[in-house]
Amino acid sequence: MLSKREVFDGVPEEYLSHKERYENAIRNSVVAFSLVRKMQEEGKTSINNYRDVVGGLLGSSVLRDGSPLGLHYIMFMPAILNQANEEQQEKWLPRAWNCSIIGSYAQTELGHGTFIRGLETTATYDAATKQFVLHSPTLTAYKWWPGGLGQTANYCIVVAQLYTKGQCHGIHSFIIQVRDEETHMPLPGIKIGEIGAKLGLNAVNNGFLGFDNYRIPRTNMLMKHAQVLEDGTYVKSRHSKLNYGAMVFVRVVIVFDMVNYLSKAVTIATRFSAVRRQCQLKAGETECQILDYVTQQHKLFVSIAAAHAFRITANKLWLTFNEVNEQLVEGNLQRLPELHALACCLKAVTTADTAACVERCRLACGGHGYMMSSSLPLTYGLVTAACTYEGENTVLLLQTARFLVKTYQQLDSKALTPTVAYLKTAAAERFCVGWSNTTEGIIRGFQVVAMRVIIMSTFNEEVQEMSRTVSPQLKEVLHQLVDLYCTYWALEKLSDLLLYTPISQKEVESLRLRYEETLTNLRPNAVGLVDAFDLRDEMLQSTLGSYDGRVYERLMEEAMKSPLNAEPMLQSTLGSYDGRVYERLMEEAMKSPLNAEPVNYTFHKYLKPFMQGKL
Ligand SMILES: CCCCCCCC/C=C\CCCCCCCCC/C=C/C(=O)SCCNC(=O)CCNC(=O)[C@H](O)C(C)(C)COP(=O)(O)OP(=O)(O)OC[C@H]1O[C@@H](n2cnc3c(N)ncnc32)[C@H](O)[C@@H]1OP(=O)(O)O
Ligand SMILES: Cc1cc2nc3c(=O)[nH]c(=O)nc-3n(C[C@H](O)[C@H](O)[C@H](O)COP(=O)(O)OP(=O)(O)OC[C@H]3O[C@@H](n4cnc5c(N)ncnc54)[C@H](O)[C@@H]3O)c2cc1C
Repeated sequence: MLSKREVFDGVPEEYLSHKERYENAIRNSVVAFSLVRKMQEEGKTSINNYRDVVGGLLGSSVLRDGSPLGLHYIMFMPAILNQANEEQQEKWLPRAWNCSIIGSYAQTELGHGTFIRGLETTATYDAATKQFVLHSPTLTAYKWWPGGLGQTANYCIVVAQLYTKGQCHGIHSFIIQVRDEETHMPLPGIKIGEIGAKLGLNAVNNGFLGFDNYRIPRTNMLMKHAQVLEDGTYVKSRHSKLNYGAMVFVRVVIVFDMVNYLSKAVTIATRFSAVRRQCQLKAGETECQILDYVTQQHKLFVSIAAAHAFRITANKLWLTFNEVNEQLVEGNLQRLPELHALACCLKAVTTADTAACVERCRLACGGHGYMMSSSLPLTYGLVTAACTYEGENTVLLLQTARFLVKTYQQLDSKALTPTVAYLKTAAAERFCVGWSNTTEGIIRGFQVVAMRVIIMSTFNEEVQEMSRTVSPQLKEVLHQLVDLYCTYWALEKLSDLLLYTPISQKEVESLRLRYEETLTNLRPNAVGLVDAFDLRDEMLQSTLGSYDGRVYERLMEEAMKSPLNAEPMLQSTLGSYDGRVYERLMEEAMKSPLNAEPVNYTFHKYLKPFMQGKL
């Protein structure tokens, strides 16, 4: 078993080279995911605990900037479960579960990410040899972004345009071996490497992949929904979008991921705000905790409420996802459009709000929030990526809008599915005759707004659920969070409420007062509320947010770890004596050190022993 920190002991990740970061990521990942494999071997597996374990690992201090093995669990295996037939699952799943093969998911190309019907990679069926020929006709057809593909994965789910008997049948998924299982060398006809440094997630080893008339067996097309028979006959799927299932699954789990990151960031910022004293409320007094400023409460408390709202919403979405998938298995596709719209909406809303809230948490911590050692910049880099991957947010919200407009158009002719049933009630003119500054009144106002501008609101079910299951004391605090969240967004979206509801100026003024009262009411419980997230210091990895409050000592301890403080002079590529800065940057960009050799040495040192079950 590898020791906890065998490599680069004591040197924080920020000071490692690109290549050292990769080695660190592989070493930590094989140690961490050996745990996941052990759960599988001991039969302690279910999709739920895998979701929590893998999600917890990916957001933990061990894999703090992602993992080259993340896509194996998050998309490669779910794609096999969702799109492979039974025979294919029997062949591939056992090897994927015990990690004797490591997979990725390659859909996006250099030229296309959103418009997946425009993907250029082709898979052309050759009936004479019963094979598909994979080809990248242009540079823009190269797969670009798949996590782990740079130097780590040896298999991959590839999404390509399927051609048989001269006809194109649109995009389908294929399982493809890209590297030799013994030597890890790229197979003939495969061009593969990593795409280089990014804003964040620099441990994920995102790669590129090009095919040069690369042949695979017919049975490597994932055939749960559509098939190609040996003679090349195409058998189409019951529903053209069943092939999109892997994306729906990931959008659902991303909502859980946002809960983890938002809870972390607001814990760090709130605890720091209780420690940090700055300025006096009255001359001569001792400096006050910055948490006592209403402006600081305005910045932070809505994030505490949002973390709870997103957690409840994520659990509700997960239940819906499982309900709909059980119906799909029975051939009932009725709620598939609703699930797709819901997953699109909640992935977009929770990622956008979390990115905004994490940045606000950083800004609320002054200069110390800008330190990498605070963990806030790293967290921002992780969550802002989620606004783009798994469907760019704008595009996903447009999908939701499309579903809601269609629902509205069929309001009187079609039974409404659960998450949009409120539209029927909100449609009745009498629905919002008055305005009340209560939680229910605000939600009703948003439902009317949603009705009028067809925007979904999803909060009311969780409030009822909550009042059945908590103690009176906790219920009071949670209701304060609900009140805060509602009054915050009512004030943020005041223009809509003024346009579409009869709210009066007087009621707006009392709403503002109610908001500030709620901030004051929550202040005594603010630190307790973030402590309740129960995030250990090892998870937070933050000089600002540690439980013991020793902020300044930790900041200094971390600063002294910088190699710059270890020696008086430092050679830097940017400050090289010859001044060839731009030429050097271009040379580096064109040949990332990880691409310098076909097989990175970490394969033989860590990955191969892990995949052979020897770790
Ligand atoms: C087994 C082990 C389990 C382990 C579990 C581990 C869990 C870990 C837990 C937590 C950790 C979480 C960590 C998260 C990290 C995630 C990392 C992800 C890395 C990133 C990967 C990627 O980015 S993969 C690539 C993603 N790409 C996209 O999302 C592309 C976006 N574009 C699209 O989806 C489509 O182009 C679009 C929907 C925009 C349009 O499609 P199109 O075919 O053009 O359709 P259109 O003509 O617009 O018609 C729309 C029509 O189709 C219906 N529809 C569309 N999509 C779907 C769908 N997905 N499902 C169902 N239906 C769909 C839509 O409703 C319309 O229907 P009608 O209106 O015509 O009825
Ligand atoms: C960190 C990270 C990891 C990733 N991992 C993977 C992976 O493992 N596998 C994989 O296959 N992909 C992966 N991706 C790729 C990701 O799925 C795409 O980046 C995403 O789908 C967006 O596509 P694009 O980048 O081509 O942007 P485009 O689709 O070109 O969109 C660019 C911009 O154009 C606008 N736009 C585009 N279409 C529309 C429209 N219809 N209406 C309005 N505006 C529009 C939007 O503003 C959008 O931001 C990853 C991306 C990131 C950032």
